[in-house]
Amino acid sequence: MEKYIELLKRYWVNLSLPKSIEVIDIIQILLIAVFVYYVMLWVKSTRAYTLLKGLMMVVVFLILAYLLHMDVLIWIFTNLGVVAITALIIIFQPELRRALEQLGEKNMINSLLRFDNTKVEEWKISDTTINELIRAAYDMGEVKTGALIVIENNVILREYEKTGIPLDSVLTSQLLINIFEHNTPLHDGAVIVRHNRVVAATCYLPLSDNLTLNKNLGTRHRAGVGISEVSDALTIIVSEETGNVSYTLGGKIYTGAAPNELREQLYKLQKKNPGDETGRKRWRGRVKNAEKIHK
Ligand SMILES: Nc1ncnc2c1ncn2[C@@H]1O[C@H](COP(=O)(O)OP(=O)(O)OP(=O)(O)O)[C@@H](O)[C@H]1O
Repeated sequence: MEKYIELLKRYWVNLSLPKSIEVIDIIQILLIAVFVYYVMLWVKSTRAYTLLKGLMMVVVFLILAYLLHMDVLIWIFTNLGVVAITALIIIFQPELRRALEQLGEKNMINSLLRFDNTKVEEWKISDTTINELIRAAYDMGEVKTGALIVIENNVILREYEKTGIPLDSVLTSQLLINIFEHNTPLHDGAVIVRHNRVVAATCYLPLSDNLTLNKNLGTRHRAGVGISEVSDALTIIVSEETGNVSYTLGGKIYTGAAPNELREQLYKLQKKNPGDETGRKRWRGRVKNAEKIHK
């Protein structure tokens, strides 16, 4: 133990402020801070977030291995480093390309100087959108119209959106019902919802290869599970065969969901806290209100 304390002390002594700080140093610090901020935003809005949590575990394990002098393990990890970095670049190639494209598109000054929280509010889906989604899903269920509706959360689904036809329309139940109407040009595939808008229809989603899924579930349900395995989106599925409404989240499928159960999940997407007293009262009020609308 004393050895580690001695090591820390030596490290601490070596840490000292530079004798003089030039303007260029401050500029460099600011640039690094902006860079780290954007990398963190990127990580949060892509699949990299889940991977980062796994990487943290590996780093903790490596520190332990270093402290306990597990030399063979350290040697293996050091030699695998270059391969691992190459693998990461290949896995995240679409996200990295998109990040660089965004860098070119972005008005950096505007986004840096945005001090109000309007963006955060815009980001959430509204109560009206939730009511419209519930109404559309259960109305389509009644007449057995198949539907697949992906509601984006933190992970941006741009690469899946690109596989479909762009719409960018305000979400209403009538629009969704119209999109999924049989034998219409937009009815095939999935709809992607961002904020309160339907951004694209006929999108192609990755199919899940989870072998434990019920064999009676076809590709619509598998696509719903698939997108929930690679993102934090909530996906509503209406079965054309049974009229049942299901949803997928975090790689799991919840079949035959009741309207209130689905509504509860959608409220969670809004990131409002229903745990506190006022929140709970408001939530109950909203459920009653929504039940009236659905009737
Ligand atoms: N990868 C995919 N991405 C998006 N939509 C898909 C995908 N695969 C299938 N679909 C949609 O699912 C429809 C086929 O559904 P299928 O009958 O195979 O599934 P299911 O899970 O049995 O659903 P249902 O109970 O509605 O019949 C396709 O017409 C298409 O609209």
